[in-house]
Amino acid sequence: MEGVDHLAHERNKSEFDVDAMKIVWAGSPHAFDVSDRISKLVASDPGFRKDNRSTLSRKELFKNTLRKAAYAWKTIVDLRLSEEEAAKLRFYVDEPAFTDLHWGMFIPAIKGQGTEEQQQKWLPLAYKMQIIGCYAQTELGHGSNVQGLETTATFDSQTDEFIIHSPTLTSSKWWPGGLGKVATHAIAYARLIVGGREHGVHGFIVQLRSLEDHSPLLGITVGDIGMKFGNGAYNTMDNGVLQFDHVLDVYSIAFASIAVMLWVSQVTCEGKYKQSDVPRQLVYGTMVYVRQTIVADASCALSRAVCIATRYSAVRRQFGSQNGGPETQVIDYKTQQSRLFPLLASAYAFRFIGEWLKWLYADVTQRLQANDFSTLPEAHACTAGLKSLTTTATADGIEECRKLCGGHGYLCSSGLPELFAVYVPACTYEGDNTVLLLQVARFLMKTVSQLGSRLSSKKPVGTIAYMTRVEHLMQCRCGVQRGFAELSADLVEAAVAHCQLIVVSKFIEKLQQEIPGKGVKQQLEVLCNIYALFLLHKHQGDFLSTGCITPKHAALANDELRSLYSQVRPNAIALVDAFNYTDHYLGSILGCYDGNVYPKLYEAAWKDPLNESVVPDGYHLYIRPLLKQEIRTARL
Ligand SMILES: CC(C)(COP(=O)(O)OP(=O)(O)OC[C@H]1O[C@@H](n2cnc3c(N)ncnc32)[C@H](O)[C@@H]1OP(=O)(O)O)[C@@H](O)C(=O)NCCC(=O)NCCSC(=O)/C=C/CCCCCCCCCCCCC(=O)O
Ligand SMILES: Cc1cc2nc3c(=O)[nH]c(=O)nc-3n(C[C@H](O)[C@H](O)[C@H](O)COP(=O)(O)OP(=O)(O)OC[C@H]3O[C@@H](n4cnc5c(N)ncnc54)[C@H](O)[C@@H]3O)c2cc1C
Repeated sequence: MEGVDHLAHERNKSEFDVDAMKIVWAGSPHAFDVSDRISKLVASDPGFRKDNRSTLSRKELFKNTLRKAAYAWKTIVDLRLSEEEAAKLRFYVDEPAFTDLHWGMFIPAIKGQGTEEQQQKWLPLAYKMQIIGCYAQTELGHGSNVQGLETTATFDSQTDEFIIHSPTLTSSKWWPGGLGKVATHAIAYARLIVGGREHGVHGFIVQLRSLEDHSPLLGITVGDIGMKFGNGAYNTMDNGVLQFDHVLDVYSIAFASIAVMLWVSQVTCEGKYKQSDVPRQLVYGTMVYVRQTIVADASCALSRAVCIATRYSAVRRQFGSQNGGPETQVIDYKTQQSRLFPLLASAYAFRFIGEWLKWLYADVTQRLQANDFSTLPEAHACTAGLKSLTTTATADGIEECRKLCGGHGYLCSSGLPELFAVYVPACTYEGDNTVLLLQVARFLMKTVSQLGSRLSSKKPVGTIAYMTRVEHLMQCRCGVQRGFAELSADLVEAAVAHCQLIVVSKFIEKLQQEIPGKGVKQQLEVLCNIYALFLLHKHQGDFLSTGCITPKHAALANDELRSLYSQVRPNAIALVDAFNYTDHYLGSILGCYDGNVYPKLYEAAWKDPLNESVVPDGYHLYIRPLLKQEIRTARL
């Protein structure tokens, strides 16, 4: 029945202050206020409805996305929302769109790598959406290998201009989001050539389309690369293909013939290339920035899936009826708990590692401005490794949540298929996860000698076990006199172990902070222990081989896990309520707040276009002749 909370009995079991946990999850009272207010604003506005997406064609879907993006912008302007509120609004609209790349990459790239002069020229236009940008780095032939990009940018000292060109088919830009049909400008990455000499890959701001009639400019061939995984999902995004035919460009992002660059290079009016004494990898700065945002995004995506699966696991009953009594809630089965609760713990773990990574990125950015590059290697390794670890775990976790919901998890109305289809490219974009782990492995090879010293420092026992595991995995590999390439598969395992160590240790550090609210810290301690012991159980071979734990320890850890699952059980619904997601944002009948699942599933089925007629299109043409066929078959 509408209005009845079918999960009230579950919510009454909670042993902690849910409102206080909502603040912890949001990050601060202010952050909670903004999220709560904006998510409800979006949920209450029919202009942002999304329950019809699975019934639209690609063109209808895309046009609807443009409508929503324009409507969101009008809402932002009319309500005079702040930058923070505007970002939250676009987040809760929950639709991959060109705005992700405009706000998530194009603007950060100009802020992070542009000169003062370039920022003054481009940022006001971008902030007012008087230009729409994308990040055009990947090409048909190269994505992971940035130094293999083929697009060229040749400096013409006669005209003080750069000529951008796609010399081969494989140099066509391919994948950039927003490029296919919307972006008016791109930050295009190309090999700089000055005076016949090549100076590696740099970024250039290039106008693609007319601001008058949106037609591609002279020398620009641009379009969409076609349908992607899933039906709705990422097909709301126009990932594009772009070819340059000797395009004149006067706005290099890394170069300005007059402005003195803070830390990148410049080309003087006389056509001289001046390389500053900064790491060339600063040109990758935008990728590092986005990777750290992707870690926070992982906690959002995983928490959505876990919220759906947890609420439905409490609603769903199957088997176990005693004397005609109610069947057992599937959330009470130990197998369901052993699959679901580590994902719940991971969602919280990724939330806190995302907070720490945001601090690390801000710290390294501040240091860079003082020409202090000392923490750049660690920042690169952490953002690359944690992006890889959290996106892999989240993609796998969303799929596990679909399976935890049985058959109904496969319905679009569960919200899980769409969430999975939208999320999984995160394992590839912003750096293929294996390629990024190889970067971490390379970092570990260089610093493995320091791991030992870090072992001796005063660390909680759990962290010591994880540190010993990484050191052991590295020494087993480094001790073998073979090349990096030969050992790369093993070294990637050590890289994963290193990233898991970081997540566990930062979760423990989070618990050392002041955390207000009755029972809140205790719940987080349970979740932290579940995360750490679940991984120890999953990788117990590694831990046993270090000698750091014995088989008896491993067995005790497993017993403790079961006990921890029992401690979480009465609080599970409250722990997912703490995410404070509206039913609109969850987009899931199985995960609806009131748990009134079956009537909503049944009602939703009849709304499918296929049920607009009792007799389906095609019956008279194909089925009736079949049923009425007069073919005499001896066998029948
Ligand atoms: C790193 C590579 C793999 C290799 O680079 P290479 O140049 O060859 O270097 P190496 O030889 O390997 O190493 C040399 C040394 O350099 C060091 N190094 C390497 N990289 C870095 C770095 N980044 N920083 C610092 N140091 C670095 C390395 O350690 C070596 O050091 P040493 O010599 O050992 O000491 C490189 O090729 C690479 O990075 N490849 C991956 C390519 C990639 O990631 N491409 C991504 C393209 S963009 C993309 O995919 C975009 C996707 C968009 C999807 C949507 C994302 C969401 C957007 C945000 C969400 C919405 C926000 C909306 C907000 C709002 O609405 O308001
Ligand atoms: C949805 C989506 C959105 C995107 N948006 C953008 C965007 O806005 N802008 C942009 O510029 N790009 C974008 N991209 C492109 C994305 O950044 C690249 O696809 C990504 O970096 C992976 O590169 P690749 O495709 O070349 O993969 P490849 O490197 O070709 O990977 C193929 C396989 O080779 C393996 N491999 C590659 N190199 C090595 C190695 N050295 N050692 C071991 N294994 C290796 C990989 O692990 C993988 O298994 C997007 C991609 C997707 C899917």
